[in-house]
Amino acid sequence: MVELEELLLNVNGETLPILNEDDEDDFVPPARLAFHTEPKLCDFILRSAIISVPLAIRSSGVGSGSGLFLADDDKQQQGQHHGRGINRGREIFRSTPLMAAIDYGNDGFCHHCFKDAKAGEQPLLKFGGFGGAGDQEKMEEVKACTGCHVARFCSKKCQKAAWSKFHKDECKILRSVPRMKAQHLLAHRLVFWQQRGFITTSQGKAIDMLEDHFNEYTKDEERSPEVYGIAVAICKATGGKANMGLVWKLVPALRTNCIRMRPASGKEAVGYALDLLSATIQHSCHPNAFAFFEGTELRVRSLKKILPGDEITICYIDPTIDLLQRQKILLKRHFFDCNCTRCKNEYKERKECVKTLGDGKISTLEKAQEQMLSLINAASSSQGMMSKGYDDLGKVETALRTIMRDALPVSHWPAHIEPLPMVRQTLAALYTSQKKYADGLRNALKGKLMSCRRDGPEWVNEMADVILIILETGCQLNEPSSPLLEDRTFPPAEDLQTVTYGYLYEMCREAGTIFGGDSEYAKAIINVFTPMVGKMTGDRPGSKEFAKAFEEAQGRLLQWANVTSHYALVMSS
Ligand SMILES: C[S@@+](CC[C@H](N)C(=O)[O-])C[C@H]1O[C@@H](n2cnc3c(N)ncnc32)[C@H](O)[C@@H]1O
Repeated sequence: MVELEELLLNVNGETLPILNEDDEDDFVPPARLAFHTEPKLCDFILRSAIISVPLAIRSSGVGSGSGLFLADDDKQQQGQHHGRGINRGREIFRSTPLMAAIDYGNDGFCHHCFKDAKAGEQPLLKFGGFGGAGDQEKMEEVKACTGCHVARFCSKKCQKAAWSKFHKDECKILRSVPRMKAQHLLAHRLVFWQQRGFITTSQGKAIDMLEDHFNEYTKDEERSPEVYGIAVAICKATGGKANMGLVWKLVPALRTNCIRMRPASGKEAVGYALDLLSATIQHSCHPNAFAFFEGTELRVRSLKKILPGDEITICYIDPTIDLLQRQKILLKRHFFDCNCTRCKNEYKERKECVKTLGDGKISTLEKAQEQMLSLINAASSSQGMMSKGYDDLGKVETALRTIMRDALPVSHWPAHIEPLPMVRQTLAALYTSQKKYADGLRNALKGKLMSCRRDGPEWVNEMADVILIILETGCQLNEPSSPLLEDRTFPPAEDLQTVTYGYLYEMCREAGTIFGGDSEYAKAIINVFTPMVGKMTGDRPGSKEFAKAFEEAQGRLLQWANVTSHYALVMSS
């Protein structure tokens, strides 16, 4: 057998196999049948998960192929509680995906149990220093495999289990291609599992029927060599035993169907998983469901009321990204123009915005958004700080204002249009890390409260960051030399404390609803909140008296931060 390393060449900084042009013309994939045309297979897929509500796989109403629906046609279900649909914050299903892999660079994660050794460094868990967080299970440091130096494990037990399940097949390819994308590694795993007989006939059939966008990928000049190269590398790794055509189709199929592994505590994906049931769910930018991972388990929960017969949708990408960037990403990764109500409404709003405030061109707005993103990326990177002097955050804010004014000269950039809220939240973290607490807090409040989000998983994550900044700033008021004490307009420590309790209370409620009271994340937040409230002497959150005190304290804080009361958080009754 020719050694894999001998066949590798460098493409775009990644080591990839040499492309053999003859092979390219040979393979024509068979026409694809949609899942919903195969009722037995749909039953099998539905049984692969622990389903909490009746579901059905049918012809999708939002895009091509199949989609997942809340069932409405089963007589046995009539009269049961789901007969009238399901409310917001309800579990739809949970499952252990067929396979999952962590992406390169997420060094804290164990590649077997997916626990995050760096979780203790996350802002939320730092709350312990202020109020007594719950007991977070201490994890050993994750250690890299001495063979590939890529896969990491939290214990010998995890390393052994991973070795026998998948890593003995993957160690070698990871040595050659250490930054191999998680979806590509999963394609490699699947081929080896198929050869070892680990994949059942029904699983194999479902995988064969996945949407793969094979034709779109092979026509794409940029991605076609990458996809083909990965397929060649996988075939070579099997010693030529795998069928090249099937592997070639599998690579884009996994890119299309693997779900982002998003832990409850963050919006960034740490890896990808192949889960047969979630692979039937269609995308919407204003979805009625969302997915997150708790260890190795995938959980899908409702974000709004879903009626019997409604199609279930999730957002395939980070939903906080603005319209124009979202559309670009979806077209590139999934080959469709999103036509959801959010996209339609936002398009109208952006059009109106450039017409009344700018030169009428959407492309001007898009260019400014790209410039703002590069600016904040540069400000967050040590390279940008060194070469552009962006450690002076005042310089970054001036550059930001110039970009916004050039794009929309007639008036201010609307505060809710991304990436401005995200940029402000990032500036808040950067200012706070430089101990410029007042600038940090102002940006945190503006970025958080002036964004469009009023609830949901991202709202909870962002609220955790804001509370942390308020707490850090509040601590400074105990320092006699703090410049905050010289600012006569700065609200008193009691106001900061009241606002913190109010925000924490709302975050607890939303985290419990959205992630579920049994999720580790919601439990961690509640474990922070409970002892803090236990120490309170005055009115407690949840009472009318507290709500009034909160409204007044938040009012003073927002006035100081120059945020109009329209954006204030209203406590739920
Ligand atoms: C994970 S699959 C979803 C299930 C797929 N429809 C099927 O029949 O197997 C993802 C693919 O579904 C299609 N899709 C998902 N959401 C869509 C939408 N909102 N509009 C158009 N096509 C969509 C795209 O082809 C996308 O790449």
